[in-house]
Amino acid sequence: MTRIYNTQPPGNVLVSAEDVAKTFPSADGGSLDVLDGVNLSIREGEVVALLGRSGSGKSTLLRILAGLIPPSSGDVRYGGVPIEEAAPAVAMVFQSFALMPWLSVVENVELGLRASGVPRRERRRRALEAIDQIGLDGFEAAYPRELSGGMAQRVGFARAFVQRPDLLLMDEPFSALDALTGENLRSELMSVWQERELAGQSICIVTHSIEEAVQLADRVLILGGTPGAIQAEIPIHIPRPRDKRSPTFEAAVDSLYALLTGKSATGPQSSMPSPLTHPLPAATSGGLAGLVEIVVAHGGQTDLPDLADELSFDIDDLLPLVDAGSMLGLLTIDGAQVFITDGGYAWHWAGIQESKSRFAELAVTRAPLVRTVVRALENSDTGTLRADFFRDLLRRGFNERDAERQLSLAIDWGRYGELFDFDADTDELVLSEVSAGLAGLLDSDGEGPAGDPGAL
Ligand SMILES: Nc1ncnc2c1ncn2[C@@H]1O[C@H](COP(=O)(O)OP(=O)(O)OP(=O)(O)O)[C@@H](O)[C@H]1O
Repeated sequence: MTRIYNTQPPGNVLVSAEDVAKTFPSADGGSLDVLDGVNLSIREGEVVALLGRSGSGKSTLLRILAGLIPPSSGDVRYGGVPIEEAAPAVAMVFQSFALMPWLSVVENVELGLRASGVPRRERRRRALEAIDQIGLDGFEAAYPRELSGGMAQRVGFARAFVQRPDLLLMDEPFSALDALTGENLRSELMSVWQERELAGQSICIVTHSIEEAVQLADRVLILGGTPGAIQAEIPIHIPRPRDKRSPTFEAAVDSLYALLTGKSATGPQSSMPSPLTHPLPAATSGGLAGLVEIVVAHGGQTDLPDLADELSFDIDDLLPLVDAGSMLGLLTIDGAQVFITDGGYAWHWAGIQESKSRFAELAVTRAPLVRTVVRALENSDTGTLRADFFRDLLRRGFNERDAERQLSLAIDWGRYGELFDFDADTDELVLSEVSAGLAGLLDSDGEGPAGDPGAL
């Protein structure tokens, strides 16, 4: 694990995870290792952000910390007591609000208290207090369908606050809201939390937004790798309220960007890359062309956080595009800076047909799944194969949804490079004429991460 600064926050350890692993059954009947070797602790009164890319296991880890699901192995303790023996005082806030549609606002807020046997009058008093605290007064009798997303999430917060938890666990609570509403609610949450800080309450928030992590957290833990583990721990020593335009805020954002891009799952690295170890980043050929265009327009070099800001993207939008560019050798990354390579310029300036054939060549040599598909089609008598053939292979390393996503990305890349097509009527992948001309590349070792075609 990378520890950028080594400062232990004050306060007693409230919850700790030691060597935690989690494995789920995978779609093909095998197993999917989602977390392995996770070690962390959350202290009284601190705000910890769990930052990572989509699928890195953030929500799974949060659910383990909440005691909602058990780890496959490892030890989770709450106040030093194993979680299965402890009664953790935790409350959760979900991205989807998770309100009961048939209950009014106040009834939704009271729900958790009812389950823990708090008497009726006390329940109502505490619920009204929490509703007031989060700016919902006047809406006590409203039903969820009458509320905007921002108001619905306020109910989510009130329902959590009312339980007076020691630990508030939040799973991307702002990501279903529009940017302005999210921003507003985020700062209100922090002012409410600061008022309650003396009570020693802790927050653990899952996010894929770097800015959100820097805005909220005392410590940011980066979850990454396959299976996921904590790869870095970065304390954020910026006084609150935090100003996004301050140099210290920007420096923290920059260093997190550098860490996340530096830990890209793609790019020229380990030996024996295969479609399972080097998945296609979630970027379409069109999106990638757009990114290259923008970086060229910035003089061939740009700062990723600035670019994300400029485009109103967050990390989940931007990084897969950067990863795809880096996998294909069109871009390189140094810290938080992204640069166009010579190959990137050549692709950008080429005419349509030439840019397609350059893309085809790069995809076959550097993108393991594209290479595997072309190679398999080349080896089929008819140049066609059922898509299920690839789905079955992909399910060995991905769950159902991610396997399908990988296949559609490969189809998008293959179609753009005119390597192969997909016939939805027959559910078959069909080799194009062009890829026959790339047969030589398949026989060589290639230059990029797809050096070894590595069957799935
Ligand atoms: N109950 C489950 N059964 C099988 N697989 C699961 C289960 N829960 C999660 N997974 C898989 O575990 C992996 C990690 O999922 P998780 O939701 O924890 O990631 P995440 O980092 O929170 O992603 P996102 O940001 O997209 O929500 C994914 O591949 C997911 O499909």
